[in-house]
Amino acid sequence: MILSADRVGFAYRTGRPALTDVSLDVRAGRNVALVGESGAGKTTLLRLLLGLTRPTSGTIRYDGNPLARGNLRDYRRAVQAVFQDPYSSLDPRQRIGRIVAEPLRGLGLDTDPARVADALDAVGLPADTAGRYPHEFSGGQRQRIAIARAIVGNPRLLLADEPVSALDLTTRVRIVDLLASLCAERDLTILLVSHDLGVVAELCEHTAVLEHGRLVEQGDTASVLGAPSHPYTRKLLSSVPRLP
Ligand SMILES: Nc1ncnc2c1ncn2[C@@H]1O[C@H](COP(=O)(O)OP(=O)(O)OP(=O)(O)O)[C@@H](O)[C@H]1O
Repeated sequence: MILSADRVGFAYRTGRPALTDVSLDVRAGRNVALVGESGAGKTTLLRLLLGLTRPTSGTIRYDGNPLARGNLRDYRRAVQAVFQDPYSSLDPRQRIGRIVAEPLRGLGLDTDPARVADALDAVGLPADTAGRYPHEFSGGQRQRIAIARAIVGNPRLLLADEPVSALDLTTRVRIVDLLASLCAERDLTILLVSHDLGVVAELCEHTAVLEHGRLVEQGDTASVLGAPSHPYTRKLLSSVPRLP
């Protein structure tokens, strides 16, 4: 088990609780999808799993141990994130080489340019990318840069919040293929938040369904999407636009 949420609850200062009694395990080699309507609490759960926010109740565990000052360093190295918008997630004033090396600097690791070059190569970008600036790249290329930054320290787990939803269809397919090959080649596991059930089916073995901050269903993706047992999951599936 890499990361787990055990009966986690979270409430913002106002409104009803954003998460109630959420238990979810992420095991090595078994990608997990988190699906649910807008406002269901997906981003909130991701922020808790990233350690950006602390749960109001329950426990987040890394390698079986509750997150605590003593083990945060291993955890920070092992768990990286990619977000939806590749335009706002890269600092426009910094060269790509510096952007990609950022997690290494943050962790006090060696920022050897060879490691940056290796990460850029792994996401299919040429080595000269390092000397250029974000505005010189398309949305899909920027998302590759964001992924290079996430994998440069060889993490075990990638938390990806709608990583392809800002991209056009062809680019989307390419980035999904890239994520799938990184999982296969680098012992990487993904926890994916996505509205796109096609992407979920492509990348994730396990699917968890959130409704109003509660997990209403989880299990093998094929079972959850193929024969959903909860009415909310059926509703989610029926709202997917079908191709003619
Ligand atoms: N900073 C905040 N302060 C107060 N309430 C918040 C805050 N952020 C989110 N919420 C509320 O918490 C609930 C869960 O929001 P969250 O963003 O986690 O949902 P989501 O499933 O990620 O939605 P989306 O798919 O639209 O991103 C919503 O009711 C939202 O209004």
